[in-house]
Amino acid sequence: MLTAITAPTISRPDPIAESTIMHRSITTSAPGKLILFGEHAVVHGKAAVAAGLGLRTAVKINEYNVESSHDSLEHDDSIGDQGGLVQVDRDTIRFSTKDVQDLDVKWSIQEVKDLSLLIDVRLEECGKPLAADIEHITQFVHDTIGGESVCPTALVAAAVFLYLYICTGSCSKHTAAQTQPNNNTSTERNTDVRTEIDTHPNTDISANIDLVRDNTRCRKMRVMHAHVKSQLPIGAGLGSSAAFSVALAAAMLASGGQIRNLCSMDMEHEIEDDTKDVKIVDSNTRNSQDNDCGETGDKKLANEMQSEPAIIAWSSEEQEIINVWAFAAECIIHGLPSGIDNTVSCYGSAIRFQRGAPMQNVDMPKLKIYLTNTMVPRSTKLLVAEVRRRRDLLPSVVDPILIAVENISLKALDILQTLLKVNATAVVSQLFSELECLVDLNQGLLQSVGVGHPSISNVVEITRQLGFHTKLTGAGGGGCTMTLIPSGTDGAAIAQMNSALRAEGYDVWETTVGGSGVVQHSSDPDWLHIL
Ligand SMILES: Nc1ncnc2c1ncn2[C@@H]1O[C@H](COP(=O)(O)OP(=O)(O)O)[C@@H](O)[C@H]1O
Ligand SMILES: C[C@@](O)(CCOP(=O)(O)O)CC(=O)O
Repeated sequence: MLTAITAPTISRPDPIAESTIMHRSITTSAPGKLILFGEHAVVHGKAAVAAGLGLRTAVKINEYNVESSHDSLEHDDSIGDQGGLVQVDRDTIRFSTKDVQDLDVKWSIQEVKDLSLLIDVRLEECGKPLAADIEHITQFVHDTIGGESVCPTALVAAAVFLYLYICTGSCSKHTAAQTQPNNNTSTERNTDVRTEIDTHPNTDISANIDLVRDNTRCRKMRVMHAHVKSQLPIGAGLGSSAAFSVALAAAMLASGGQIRNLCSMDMEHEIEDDTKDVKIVDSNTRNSQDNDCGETGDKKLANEMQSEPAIIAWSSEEQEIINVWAFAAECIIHGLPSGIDNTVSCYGSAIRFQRGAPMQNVDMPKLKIYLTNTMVPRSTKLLVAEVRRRRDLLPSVVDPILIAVENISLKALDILQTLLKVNATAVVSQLFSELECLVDLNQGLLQSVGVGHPSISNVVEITRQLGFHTKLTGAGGGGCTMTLIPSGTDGAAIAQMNSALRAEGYDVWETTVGGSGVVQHSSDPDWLHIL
């Protein structure tokens, strides 16, 4: 039964008596993304360019060892280096997110176990969860925490949490693993996972699938409390859903054992000796790549994050597994997205992404971008549907537009590569002029397929009058825009633009792109203590 509370702290079922038991923590984070060129066209199989942002979403799972608590309340080393004694509701799975209605919801282990029996835990060929699985989860979420005071955003977030919890932990003969990093194929297994995997022709892929296979044998319910906290605006086109999906998938997979918990006691030796498998991301290196959060946004959080200790990245095989499940989560949120958001959030840096082709990392100059949040909410799902509607209606007109958008992305990639190699001011300036022209063209084409908005046009016009070039980024229909700042731009001009946009009530901040992908935090940085 739902206890509806104004800011929905949802307590159901009634808390089971608190007990002191051991726990371990797994903390992950993943970045938002900026689509530089090619949004929407990418949904229709065209190439696009995107990069990771410095703003991130963090997930912290506290997992409780109820069994060992029955025998002893002393510290159990096997539980990990962040183990300890805590007060916790026994037999409860809890999910809290500060960002969506301050949601705090609990289910009993038994009811989630019952739900898990209905879930097939397989993915369709395209990487999407089975429709029946989504239906069961959605129905369960509505029945258990649905109510007028709970917004759809919160319900979807809870559904994603439960889906990933079940897929990474429940007992099932079935499992799923996609064999391409771009989410285009999946390997469906009904009964004998091993036979199918062992005959797979691609050895790299079978290494990946081994990780999944190992853990199909030991799925179990876990008493846990997962917390989510994001630095990203939600629903503004900066990939908050992908950062949420990637960080949550990574934490759940590490908790379920499908990928390594990089911070457990027995990993310490490996971290020292095997740096090719476990990448320590030096915080100084990361700081030089990640964006400074600028004058607005959650500046305090971003500053605290930049002074954090080392963070650790998974191997590429493990990243691939994270990406598969993150894409599945994205499908619950968006229907059938292109996969660009979760891929860039997972791998970080900058990528050229095209459905059906291997993802390509791109070396990118340190581009300075101004982000403006129009504060107009919109639905990615509906905007993607609108482009599809126009394409279905007038394919001979819309298809060439999508091709033109792809050509913009490809030309931009070309220019960005060239910018890395040249120094001469005149050449750099010419290349930026070309990039600015591409920004204008891309914006015009996006407008023509129905994803513009008066607020976006307003930002485009204000910045144009001050000599800057702006396009929407992400789904459009409101959300965020990106304004290119060519190298050597006068600070006074930027300040003028900043004031003009703020005067309209928009949130504005400067960023650079290309930060780290998904990582595990070896110890909680200050900015996570709020979790
Ligand atoms: N920090 C978060 N906690 C819980 N859910 C989140 C969080 N961030 C994003 N989401 C989920 O992602 C959805 C937002 O996706 P979308 O509208 O595409 O926005 P964006 O452009 O920011 O990705 C939300 O409805 C919510 O379900
Ligand atoms: C419009 C699209 O290209 C990007 C959507 O980005 P966002 O949900 O606005 O962050 C959709 C997609 O790639 O699936």
